[in-house]
Amino acid sequence: MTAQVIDGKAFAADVRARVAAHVARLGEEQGIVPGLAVVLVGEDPASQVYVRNKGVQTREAGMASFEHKLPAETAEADLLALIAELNADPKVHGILVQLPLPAHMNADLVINAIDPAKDVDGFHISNVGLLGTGQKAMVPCTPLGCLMMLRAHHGSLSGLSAVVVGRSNIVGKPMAQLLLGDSCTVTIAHSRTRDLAAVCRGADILVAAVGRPEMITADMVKPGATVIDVGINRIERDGKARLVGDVDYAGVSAVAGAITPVPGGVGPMTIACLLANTLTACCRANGLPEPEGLTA
Ligand SMILES: Nc1nc2c(c(=O)[nH]1)N[C@@H](CN(C=O)c1ccc(C(=O)N[C@@H](CCC(=O)O)C(=O)O)cc1)CN2
Repeated sequence: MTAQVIDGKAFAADVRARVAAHVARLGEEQGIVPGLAVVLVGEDPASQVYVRNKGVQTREAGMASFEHKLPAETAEADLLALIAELNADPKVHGILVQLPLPAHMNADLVINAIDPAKDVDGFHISNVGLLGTGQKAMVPCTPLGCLMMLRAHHGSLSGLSAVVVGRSNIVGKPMAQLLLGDSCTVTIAHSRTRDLAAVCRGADILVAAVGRPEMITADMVKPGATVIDVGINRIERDGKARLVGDVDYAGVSAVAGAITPVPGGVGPMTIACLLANTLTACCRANGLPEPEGLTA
């Protein structure tokens, strides 16, 4: 068997086009322009690229982009003051603080200073609680992107067995909540899970979000399963820099029914879903119907 490739790049382009169409209608019919503020602290090279792409894609979707770049040595109090300003700014419907933050900052404190209604990352403790209790929340972008691709591939996820490998607050835990919300039978596995291979082999849907290059191998995958690779690992192979996921793509493709590649799978969906979340936050703030098919 050769797995069907789930093309995240194409999927993300479709999400962005749907967001842009809705944004255009909002402007014409209501005179409203959704606005996204992105805050970058420091000069982490990968973060700089992600933030630049967020700005470009926000503008391409017809939304207003507000970029705030602060030096690495910024005091936490100054970052909190900026967040308070953005919370109070009616032109800003979404706020995102790019992670990771410099080591002297308390990321939980910073994230929880964002108005939960503008928390387009879905990391604020209120949104975590709302998602965990099945209420209307802002949903973290990467898991939302995975869910959209899974729904498109399977139709209904109800009754399927899902294993999420990784227990991070940003991906693993919200991914599990979303799959549970779609009536999957969900297991969260991690580095201490006993006989991880056997646990993974029980999965109709296997989501790898561990941050270990090519850790999920063919022997860990049920024939025909759908494999979603969230990993983005920069490695060196044969003297060349390469980007690989948490899944051994070549080996697993021979066993799985469908698989997301790295690059070009989950990654592009992260920014597409950020745009979708900004639109959703804007609609909610203005008491307007939410965009269909762009939320959990
Ligand atoms: N506040 C946040 N910080 C971070 C998040 C997040 O969702 N919110 N996620 C990641 C970084 N990230 C967005 O911020 C992100 C990561 C990867 C991609 C992407 O498109 N990846 C490409 C490969 C790009 C490359 O060559 O590096 C792919 O997989 O095809 C987009 C966004 C951490 N921080």
